[in-house]
Amino acid sequence: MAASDHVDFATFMEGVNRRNPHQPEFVQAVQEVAEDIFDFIADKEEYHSQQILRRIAEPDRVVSFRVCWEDDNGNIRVQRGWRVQNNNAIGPYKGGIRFHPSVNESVLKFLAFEQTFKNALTGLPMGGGKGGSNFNPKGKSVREIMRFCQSFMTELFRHIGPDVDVPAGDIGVGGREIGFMFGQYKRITNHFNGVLTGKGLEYGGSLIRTEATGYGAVYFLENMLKHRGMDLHGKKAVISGSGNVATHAAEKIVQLGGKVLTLSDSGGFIHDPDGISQEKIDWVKAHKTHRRGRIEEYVEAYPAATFHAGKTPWGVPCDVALPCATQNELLGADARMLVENGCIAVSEGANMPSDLDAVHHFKAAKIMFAPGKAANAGGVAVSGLEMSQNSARRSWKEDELQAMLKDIMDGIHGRCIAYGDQGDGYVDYVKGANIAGFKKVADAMLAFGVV
Ligand SMILES: NC(=O)C1=CN([C@@H]2O[C@H](COP(=O)(O)OP(=O)(O)OC[C@H]3O[C@@H](n4cnc5c(N)ncnc54)[C@H](OP(=O)(O)O)[C@@H]3O)[C@@H](O)[C@H]2O)C=CC1
Ligand SMILES: O=C(O)CCC(=O)C(=O)O
Repeated sequence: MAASDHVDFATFMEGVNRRNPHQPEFVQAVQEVAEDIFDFIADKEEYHSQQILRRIAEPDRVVSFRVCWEDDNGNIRVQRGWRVQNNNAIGPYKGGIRFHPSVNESVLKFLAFEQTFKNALTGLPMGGGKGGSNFNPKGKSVREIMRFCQSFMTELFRHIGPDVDVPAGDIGVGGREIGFMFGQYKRITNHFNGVLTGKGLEYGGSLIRTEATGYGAVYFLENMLKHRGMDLHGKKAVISGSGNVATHAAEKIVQLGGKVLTLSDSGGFIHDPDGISQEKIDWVKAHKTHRRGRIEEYVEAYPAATFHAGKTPWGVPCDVALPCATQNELLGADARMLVENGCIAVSEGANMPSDLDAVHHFKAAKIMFAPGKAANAGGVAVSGLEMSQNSARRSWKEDELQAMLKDIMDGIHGRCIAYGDQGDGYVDYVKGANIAGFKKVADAMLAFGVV
């Protein structure tokens, strides 16, 4: 193909928009990657002629299915389930399952697309996928959750397998739900294998999988600071969310000498000027996981804190920020406020929590900004290690896994520097992550020819 036949960025995005109507999250995720990839491939003819980016931005398949279940009052309820298998060029599809009323095809396509680059960045052989349902687990009894998970797996089982597609948890799906789904998979197929990760330790789970995403996001933050000759000691951190990722990120910040000021949920955020200590984090974990409570109840347990209904925590002055709740929870105006208040680094524990305006602002301000596909890859990395342990029918020790997680996060940081170092002391981690992730997947696709 002659250089003049290259599709430019605007035409490419026009096509993405046209082919994916009413899918704003997916278009946003593709744009964020394409902004960097177009420069990188400008002089690389093969990537153009083989339409590599266009192919990565078109999922291998999207499976959509009906999920029927019976509530405790005998009513028949109908939900929609999906599995998006985005790309398996470097390994079996891999990515979590989300249960939340906001789930739709756009959200799952963006997550599966992001996962493709993230998994490549880990250095482990995993492709990208994501799944879920618009089922709302809030307020449901344990029996209702169990029946829903069983019904969901009754369809999903035919699309997954330890060498095909290996789902895990995400928002609304933790150890309990993975247990229900694994039990149903085993019952239907009669196979005991590593088809899901995030399993309980008694039946093939890996140590530190629960902690890995939050810990990994803080290791990445620590690496960025270290690269500039700093550390976390005494740094004030603002964190959103109060689920798996947020509480473990908070725990690691505290372990490394930082002070956590906020946590949140969809009802608002709490600000504790005394700092959220390990004891308080343990209270939050028990409150959210076992008591299924709301974050606003924190102020009853710890009265020095304040609750801010319906608000996000980005206006609280801090040194570092970790958005760990959900997509597009940090907008352009929030980014401006963070930078004006002296925030020097942002590490995304959630997937695409910053909107495009916020990302552009962080880049323009040249603060240290780690996109989710790099910063929160620790979770899927330990999932990859869980797959290895399952295949080898053995379990590694905690200190071995901790060392491997740290090593993988160091490796991702190094790959971001390799492609994101701007030569003037500024590292564009978004660019670094996008190019490093893209290159690995793209080169594998080139090897396969047109498939
Ligand atoms: N679990 C993992 O290993 C990984 C997770 N991630 C990402 O991290 C993020 C958090 O996941 P995780 O901690 O596992 O999920 P959890 O279900 O454990 O917690 C989610 C948290 O985010 C809050 N939240 C969810 N939706 C919204 C919303 N629309 N507005 C405001 N707050 C919201 C929840 O509040 P509420 O209780 O009110 O719903 C809760 O505090 C997601 O983006 C996920 O994709 C990324 C990599 C791996
Ligand atoms: O552990 C996994 O496979 C899934 C993790 C995940 O969904 C994510 O990284 O967003």
